[in-house]
Amino acid sequence: MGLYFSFLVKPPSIPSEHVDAYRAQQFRAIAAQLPLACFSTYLMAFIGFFFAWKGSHSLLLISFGLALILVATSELLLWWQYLIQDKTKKVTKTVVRVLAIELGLTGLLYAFITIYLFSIFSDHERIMLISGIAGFISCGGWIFASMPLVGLTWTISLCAGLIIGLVFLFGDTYILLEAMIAFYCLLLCGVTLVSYHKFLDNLMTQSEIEKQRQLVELLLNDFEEKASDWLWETDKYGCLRYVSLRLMEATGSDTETLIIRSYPNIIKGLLSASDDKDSKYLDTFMTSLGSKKDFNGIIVPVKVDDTTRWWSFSAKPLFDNDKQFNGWRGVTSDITDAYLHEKQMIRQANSDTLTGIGNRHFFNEKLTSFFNENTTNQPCALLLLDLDNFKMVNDSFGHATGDALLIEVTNRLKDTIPQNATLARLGGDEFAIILSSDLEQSAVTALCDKLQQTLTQPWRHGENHLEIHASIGIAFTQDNIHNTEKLLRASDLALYAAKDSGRDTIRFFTPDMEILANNKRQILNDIRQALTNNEFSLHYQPQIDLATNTIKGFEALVRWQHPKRGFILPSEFISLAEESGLIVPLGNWVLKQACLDAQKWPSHIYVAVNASAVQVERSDFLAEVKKIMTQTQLPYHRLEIELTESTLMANDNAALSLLNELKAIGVQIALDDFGTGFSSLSYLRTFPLDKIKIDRSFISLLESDDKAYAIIRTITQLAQTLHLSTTAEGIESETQCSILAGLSVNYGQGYLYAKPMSAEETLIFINNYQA
Ligand SMILES: Nc1nc2c(ncn2[C@@H]2O[C@H](COP(=O)(O)O[C@H]3[C@@H](O)[C@H](n4cnc5c(=O)[nH]c(N)nc54)O[C@@H]3COP(=O)(O)O)[C@@H](O)[C@H]2O)c(=O)[nH]1
Repeated sequence: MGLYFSFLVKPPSIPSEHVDAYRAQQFRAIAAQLPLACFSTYLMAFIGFFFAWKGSHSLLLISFGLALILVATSELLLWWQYLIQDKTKKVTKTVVRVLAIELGLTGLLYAFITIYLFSIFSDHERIMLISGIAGFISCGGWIFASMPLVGLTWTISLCAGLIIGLVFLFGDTYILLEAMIAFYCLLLCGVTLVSYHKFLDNLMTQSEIEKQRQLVELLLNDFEEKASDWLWETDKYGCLRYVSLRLMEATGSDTETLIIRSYPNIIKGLLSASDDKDSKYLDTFMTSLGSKKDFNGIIVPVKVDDTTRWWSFSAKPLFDNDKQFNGWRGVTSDITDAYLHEKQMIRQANSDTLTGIGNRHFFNEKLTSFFNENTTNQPCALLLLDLDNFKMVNDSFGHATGDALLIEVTNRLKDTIPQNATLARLGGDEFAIILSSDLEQSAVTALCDKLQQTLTQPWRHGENHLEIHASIGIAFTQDNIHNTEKLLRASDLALYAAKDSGRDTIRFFTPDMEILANNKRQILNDIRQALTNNEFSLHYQPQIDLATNTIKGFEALVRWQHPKRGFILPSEFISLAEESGLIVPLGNWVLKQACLDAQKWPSHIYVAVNASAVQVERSDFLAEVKKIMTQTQLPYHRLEIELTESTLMANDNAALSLLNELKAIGVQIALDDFGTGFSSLSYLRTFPLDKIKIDRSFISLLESDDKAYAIIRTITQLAQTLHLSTTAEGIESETQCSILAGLSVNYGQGYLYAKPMSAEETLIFINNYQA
């Protein structure tokens, strides 16, 4: 009760900066209702005039009537001044007091007239009068509640006037009525105060809302000024509810132009009319608007001042109290810079910097999306194209020429492939072409032939004239291939087969390639096992001095006793070991074992060991040789290293310094298979060789082919001029032996003397041969 009382008496404290504003609002809340109150006051005055006209107390009633008209008119004047003439006119405390006095006077005059009428009315009329005046009091208390001074003055003056008048005229006759009026007065005063507090609360809430609104507006203005974004709100028809400054700037239009059109139509008008792709973006935007659901980051390209800008739209639908769709509120951002930057990044991530065509990432994405979107099982073919001897171009002519060659190849491929084909560079000298039309095997073969013909057209770069050759592997999705990895693997296998069968070749994928590849994988695993399980052994083939018919040395040839497959020749596994790098540990093992075995031979017999290009390239071959020679204690001059031209070609400078160092420590160097590769005479001049091994293919033709004879004679003469010795490989007959001896070939190797034999057999062979 105490609390309630203090609530009534103690109004909420008004912040000092709002006192004037609140007073003005309180005053205007009352002033707005003054015309109504004045109307009843005029009515009351005329009732007074009516009774004056009837006869009794005429002067008094006319005076009171005139007084009522006076105060009501002055109240109307206040209403006129503050609500009609100047709504912003300052409401001072004095004005409030004047209003309170006027209403207090009105209340007293009402009380007087009421008392007077009460005295002359019949009982029936008195009841009506009391009811009417009760209505007056409560209406006033309610109407004037926003200003307690005014409201309370009204209520108290009227009630007090009534009570005093009744007591004065009728003594204690109407004591109960007077008590009721007093009680009623207190009640109304309470109601007035509660209403006043509520009114104040409302004002404060409104002020707070206004403050928040201004703050939000300030922030939004700041946001729009600084950012490239703008807020928008439409009605349910899409028409903008307001036009922001940023929107005007962004569209280059004024408010009048923008406000009459719907927002989607404004955007539509900014699309470049001819561009179908652009309208797809708009369709997505329109569909999102149609869905009446939140959407986020829908991008639409627009044209402003002849430049394309990229706008991103995010919005939420608005619903009224009846949950009916009422429009959209959203934000549009000009994301052009970020969008173009992202596009550029994507382009960079997808394109090959050297040639400008798609890279491996682009190719993978393209193929993956083909399979993901290929619901109709549309076929496609994948062509993998690899340049033959590209490494040689790089090594011999330098990387700049290699790069220029790749650009030339790209241009030639672009000019040859069908328009709807996709070209990508997968890395190095490997290109991929995805075909989605003309997928008959004959048509694809024709295209591959055309590609090879185009590439083989002579190409001149600076001083150099080069011919480009390529191997192509092809796989079709029709080969029961339904994903990127499988298609790529199939074409890779076909490419491998093409390379394997002599280069400049085309191969279509066949399932047996997969079987071969699996075998290959199996062999590779087995080689690893074989190294740890000691399944390798060495066989030796003698090299005979043709002039003296004595053993000069033995070539070490590796053999593999496979636990399941039996005896395996090196031709079946050496290239695999090279491809996988396993040739390094295998070659080191061969070298060490050969030196250990050679230690058991007479000291004038050397051992020749084959070293593959990969072994030389991927290991510190010189260090390995030195280490093994130290471990086995075999003198350096009893070791001969056989290298092929491809080893020299692949390593060039590195090979030259290696050979110089081997030579420096006393190791002999032989060039193997001479005549089969490039047979570049410059190698004979550049590299510090000791021996040339004339390839078996020439020896086997020696008796039947004059050209083979001429070649051997030329090689021998050349070797003699360069102070190199010669070994003929693959001598199988006495005739070959005597012809070669006649041509002054120094040494001979072949089945005529012995097939490769085990280490034990070699010892017996040495003993028997000498014997
Ligand atoms: N990097 C290494 N390569 C090696 C090693 N061991 C062998 N090889 C190379 O493997 C290729 C095949 O060798 P292989 O099957 O041992 O054949 C050799 C001889 O058996 C064969 N030969 C010798 N004389 C005759 C003959 O009169 N007729 C005939 N049909 N074949 C004959 O020639 C091969 C030796 O050739 P080459 O090395 O060129 O002297 C072969 O290329 C080996 O080099 C190894 O440990 N590491």
